[in-house]
Amino acid sequence: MTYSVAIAGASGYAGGELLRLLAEHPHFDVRTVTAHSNAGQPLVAVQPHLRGYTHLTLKDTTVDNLAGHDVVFLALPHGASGAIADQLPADTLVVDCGADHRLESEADWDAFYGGEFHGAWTYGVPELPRLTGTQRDRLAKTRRIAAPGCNASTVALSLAPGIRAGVIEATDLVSVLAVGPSGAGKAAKTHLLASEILGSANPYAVGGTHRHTPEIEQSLRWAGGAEPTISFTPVIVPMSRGILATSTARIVPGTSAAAVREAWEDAYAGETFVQLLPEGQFPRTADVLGANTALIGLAVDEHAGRVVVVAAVDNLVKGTAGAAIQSTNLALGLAESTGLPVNGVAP
Ligand SMILES: NC(=O)C1=CN([C@@H]2O[C@H](COP(=O)(O)OP(=O)(O)OC[C@H]3O[C@@H](n4cnc5c(N)ncnc54)[C@H](OP(=O)(O)O)[C@@H]3O)[C@@H](O)[C@H]2O)C=CC1
Ligand SMILES: CC(=O)N[C@@H](CCC(=O)OP(=O)(O)O)C(=O)O
Repeated sequence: MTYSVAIAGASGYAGGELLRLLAEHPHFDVRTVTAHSNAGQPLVAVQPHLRGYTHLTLKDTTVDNLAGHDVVFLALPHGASGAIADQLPADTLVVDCGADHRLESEADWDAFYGGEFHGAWTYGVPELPRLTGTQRDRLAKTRRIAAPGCNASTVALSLAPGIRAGVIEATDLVSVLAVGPSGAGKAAKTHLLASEILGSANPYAVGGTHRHTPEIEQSLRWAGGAEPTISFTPVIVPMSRGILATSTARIVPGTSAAAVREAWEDAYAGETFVQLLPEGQFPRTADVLGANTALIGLAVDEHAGRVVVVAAVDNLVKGTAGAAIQSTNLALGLAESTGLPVNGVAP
């Protein structure tokens, strides 16, 4: 079976990564690619690394151009996909890589994004531990998928197992991330000029203002945290891709170190794309570049009474395009790992 695919925002980083991964997928045929300022250009003029797509030209991002495909991926700036998605047929599988359909709470949307609220779709992180049912089962029944924010899914995967198992306190969570600038997209931003970020580590959205805060807390509520509260600080570092998230949480008093580790082991046993490393080992971003893999290392800091979880993810693969395709596979009843790389690119 071959599914026809349209990608909106194909000239951007997320759209480009969708195209790179879909080229290796046996069941998808990318027929339409759209853009905004680059509409009218040959795709390879804008994405010169994607030589397999010399036959495609970027069209305008309109409902007419996107309708008529089995699957539509929207890789557009926040606020641009909601209105388009509203007009696509109900039986089309639509996957939004932006934030427009991630949050269940309109108050959170208003506080962190603003503009029209379009309501939440099924969140595209299959491995996310939930108190009731599984995220995987929810994805298998949907025609509307909200791919995650890359920082948000990395942190949620880091902490949800401990909350699900009741071994950490959900009200005292801290996460600091080293992130690559490709997370911010291709559009020029002065604070992301090479002259600003090369040779420097730059914190941003400090003090609870980052828009992924409610997205993380939403995922942790699904895992059973009654009032999850996270202090979350990203730091841009000079690597084009990658996220290294260090998250810590207070261990519920009386819980053994073995029971803490067991929570993560149980959550991710048998998972292909989320792997807990053996005790004493911690991931590097270099280990997951190009892979749809989240690697997690865990230590119990007995002195501080906290668990320390270190997670590495490629923001454009497991953080966006890979998660989107993995979720799409589930929604179409395909094997979940079809077309997705578990191995990274090194050095
Ligand atoms: N980069 C990442 O690591 C991640 C990105 N995402 C999300 O994916 C989405 C795309 O991000 P990313 O690829 O990084 O961004 P880019 O800036 O790299 O790409 C944006 C794309 O949207 C198009 N576009 C810009 N403005 C408009 C508009 N007004 N209407 C329609 N299309 C428009 C651009 O077209 P043109 O080039 O022709 O102007 C381009 O194709 C965002 O919502 C982002 O938050 C999610 C997780 C991680
Ligand atoms: C470096 C940088 O700016 N990174 C982005 C991550 C983008 C992402 O994960 O996703 P969404 O924009 O789709 O939410 C940020 O922190 O906002």
